[in-house]
Amino acid sequence: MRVLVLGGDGYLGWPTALHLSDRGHDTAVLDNLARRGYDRELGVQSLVPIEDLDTRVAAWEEVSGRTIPAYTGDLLDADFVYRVLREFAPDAIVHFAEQRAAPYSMIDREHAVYTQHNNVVGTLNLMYAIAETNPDIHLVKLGTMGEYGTPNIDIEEGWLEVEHNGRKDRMLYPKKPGSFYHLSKVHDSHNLEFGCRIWGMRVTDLNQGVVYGQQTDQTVRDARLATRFDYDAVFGTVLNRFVIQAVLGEPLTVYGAGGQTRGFLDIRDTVECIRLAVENPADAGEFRVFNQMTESYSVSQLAALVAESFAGPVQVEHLENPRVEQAEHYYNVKHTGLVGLGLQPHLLSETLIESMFDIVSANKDRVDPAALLPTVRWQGPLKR
Ligand SMILES: O=c1ccn([C@@H]2O[C@H](COP(=O)(O)OP(=O)(O)O[C@H]3O[C@H](CS(=O)(=O)O)[C@@H](O)[C@H](O)[C@H]3O)[C@@H](O)[C@H]2O)c(=O)[nH]1
Repeated sequence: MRVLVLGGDGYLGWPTALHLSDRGHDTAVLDNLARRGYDRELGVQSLVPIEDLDTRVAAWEEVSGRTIPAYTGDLLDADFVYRVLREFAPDAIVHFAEQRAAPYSMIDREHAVYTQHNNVVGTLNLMYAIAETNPDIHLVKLGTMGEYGTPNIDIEEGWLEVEHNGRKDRMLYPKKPGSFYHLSKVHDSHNLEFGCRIWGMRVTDLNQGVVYGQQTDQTVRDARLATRFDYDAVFGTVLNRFVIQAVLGEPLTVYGAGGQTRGFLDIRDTVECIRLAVENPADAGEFRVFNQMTESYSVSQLAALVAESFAGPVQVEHLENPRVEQAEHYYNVKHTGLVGLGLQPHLLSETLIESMFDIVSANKDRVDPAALLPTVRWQGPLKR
């Protein structure tokens, strides 16, 4: 298949492009390089050095003999999006090209507006470009488990059978997201479901949990193929941060009592889930939703797991939670769709955590310890 990966220079977009290319798909990437710009804005850098996109693509060609054309541009530039779709003529589009950090979206008004404008309008331009160039293109869109929040009922895969006053309907599962970023994905889901229902688009919305890990079967083939590994309190995700804190001898920063529970998955499962979704397209008119996670853990359980796996002493510190989220809650998620397509999850084992310790040790001099502490507060702008 011909697959275009939007956001193909990012933490997950780049390894996904490599995985698809390695599996024989004609893969191209499109990226506006915004993720590298956030590093400059925040004064931080990936723990593992990463090459620029041209070098990455050239390295992959050297290692695999396969080419990955790269388009540099922005989904907010509709003409550019139409042009790339006409030129590359994809069968499927994988869409990672959004601002993906909850804390970044909560810095202030400007960052909240940027996040929602960038994500929602970019996706809307893409929907029109697909509808007007080739409505048969299957869009595989990265959503988030955070769209659901933490409701006190079981979380289904996107849809809920509702019975109300004696009548029944199948409705989009109700959403209770926890940041302006997560809200942007909710808005996208609504726009995309509309596109399926009204225009007959074919869409898979992947509600992904928190990803951990940094290496895939393809990225390890050459140092120039490495993907980024974020440790800072804005873009770093919780398990990656805990591993890095353990190696540095810094306390693990559990926010609040640590009872908040999330769905998690290994980066190797991310790339495989995308492949499975691409190779098994949604039907025309179908808004198909998969919950892309393999296990649930509370933040305290994760901290304990990292402390157990690390050879040296590990201190766990409970910081006042900078976010507004439920400290204790019910969490029971259905996630059978991708397993039904053949996913064989890599569950969180000590082996993987140990390999992450080695990656961190090799690069620990690149860490700015000040960037480990959270500075963005959810209640920041409220007058009290
Ligand atoms: O040092 C830390 C960092 C985080 N947390 C806690 O860990 C949980 C997860 O935080 P996170 O920063 O790892 O993940 P999150 O902000 O939810 O966002 C990440 O995970 C989302 C999936 S989910 O969490 O919404 O399912 C994706 O959509 C986002 O793109 C990705 O950045 C939160 O309850 C947070 O309070 C800590 O206790 N200590």
